[in-house]
Amino acid sequence: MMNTQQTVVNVLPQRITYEVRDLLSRWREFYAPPNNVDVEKTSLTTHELDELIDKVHDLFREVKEVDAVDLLDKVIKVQLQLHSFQQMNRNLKYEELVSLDYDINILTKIVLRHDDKLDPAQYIPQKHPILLALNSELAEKLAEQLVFFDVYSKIITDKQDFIAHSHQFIHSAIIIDIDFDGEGQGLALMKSHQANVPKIFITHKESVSIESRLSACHVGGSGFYVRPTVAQLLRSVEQFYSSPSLKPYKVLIMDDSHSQALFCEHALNRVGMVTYIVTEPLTILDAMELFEPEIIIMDMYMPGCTGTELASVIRQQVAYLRLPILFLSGEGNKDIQLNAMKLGGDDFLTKPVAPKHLVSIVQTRCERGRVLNDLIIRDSLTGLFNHTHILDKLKQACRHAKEHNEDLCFAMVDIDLFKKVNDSYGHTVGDKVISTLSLFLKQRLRGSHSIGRYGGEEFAVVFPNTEEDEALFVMNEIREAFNQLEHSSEQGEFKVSFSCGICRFTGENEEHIIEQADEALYKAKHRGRNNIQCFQF
Ligand SMILES: Nc1nc2c(ncn2[C@@H]2O[C@H](COP(=O)(O)OP(=O)(O)OP(=O)(O)O)[C@@H](O)[C@H]2O)c(=O)[nH]1
Repeated sequence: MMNTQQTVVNVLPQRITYEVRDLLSRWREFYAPPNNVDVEKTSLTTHELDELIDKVHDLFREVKEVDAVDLLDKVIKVQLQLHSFQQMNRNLKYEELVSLDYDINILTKIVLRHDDKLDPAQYIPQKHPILLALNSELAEKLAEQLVFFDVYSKIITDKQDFIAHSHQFIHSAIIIDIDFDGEGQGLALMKSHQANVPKIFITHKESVSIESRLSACHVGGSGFYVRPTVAQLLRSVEQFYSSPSLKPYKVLIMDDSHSQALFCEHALNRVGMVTYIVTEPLTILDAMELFEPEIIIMDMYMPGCTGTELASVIRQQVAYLRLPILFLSGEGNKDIQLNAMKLGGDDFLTKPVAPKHLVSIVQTRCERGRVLNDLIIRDSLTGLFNHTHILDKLKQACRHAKEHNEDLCFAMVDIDLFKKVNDSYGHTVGDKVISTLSLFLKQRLRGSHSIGRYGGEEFAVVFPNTEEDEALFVMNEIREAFNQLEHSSEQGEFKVSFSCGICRFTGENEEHIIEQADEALYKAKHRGRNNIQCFQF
């Protein structure tokens, strides 16, 4: 729980960095991440588990005191995992340890952004490999291209190799030929495969029977490709990494009664939701801006104003028109309840409410909210933010950078000679190049960066809290790797490059930074394309 009256802390206090550093170093003593998939299973002793729980609990207490919602989400996630391990009262499985390792690394990464004394390289979370049970030529080609997306894969040579790997080591997905290692053997192997991971089937034959397709569905196949190209399989991989985010729902609780607010908070925290309590109605707009809730639970009667009045004020802001507001009150009068709904509420729950009921309504509302929100803010071809939303993100980032005196960079990316791609290989292939670049950007940029499709073959990236050198370095790495990627078409394979213009924020409004990034992009095109220019002030 955080309170709006608390000071906003941009830079995490040093003690949090120490706590995280300490947690990480203890964790590393208990568990070393594998450099490759061929490692032995391991476990944690009860004593080690208890120690980690204590450390994370201390960290939780510290983080709760400051405005670091992002970090708090991650701490809670680690805490929930550790508690569930404790309750299991058995040796942990390898994949459980890897999963905990992943969450601890994510948590650490957030802190590292604020602390340049640690070397992030050694803590980059490992992605689990994709098992490739395909004929060797396709597997090698795919594995080679996956590297450019930062995705690790393991080529499986035969049935025994598959059994050994799939049983022993955690993997994020499987791409398998239905006839891998013998007619129908790929399908048969999947029948006995227990892990609940996405499975993509392919066949190298000209056509496939409906029976095979049905069998693939039966064993949990999430895709079926007939003689796929490498590019098609690359795109199928996207879904493994861009599955609906597991980010916890963010619930703002507006209640002048602290004990009532705590009751809600407890119920919601237990199922992994992140909460933010506001007890002073007049501070709610500040709290909303800071916390960016996905739903508000609102009391009806508070000192100074009623819940319905507050809901009306919230609804006056266009940005909050879609935000669900759930009234929770002892008010039993149906007319008053209906009036509250008319004035901006989405649901009305009467106290006392069962925690299960509250959780279920909040979950449903948030779930639907995310689906609707995605439709509104995302581009349908690429899944990136659309033009309007990336501009909103830039605007927000400029405001934030100004208020907190932080660095900010903005990059405009434009595919080179794209007209030629369309003219030579067709519009559909052109569209595929656009989606491949968007996947590339998503895979290689950090969660804190906002990526949007700015126009047809133009993209924009907002780099909060990033210096120009770093933005340039990251974009250059992406540019070089993207230029090595092979795209396929009926006429054969081809490569594409992009140019990019970067501008750092100097305190002016977002229109300036866009203009200047665009100018830098223009310069990059003039310097022969396939290069990046920073705006020279
Ligand atoms: N396939 C496809 N093409 C698009 C899309 N949006 C824009 N385009 C095409 O992208 C091409 C952009 O061409 P230009 O702006 O002339 O630039 P260019 O050929 O990329 O050359 P430079 O930018 O100078 O390197 C046009 O032919 C547009 O029709 C899209 O969504 N899909």
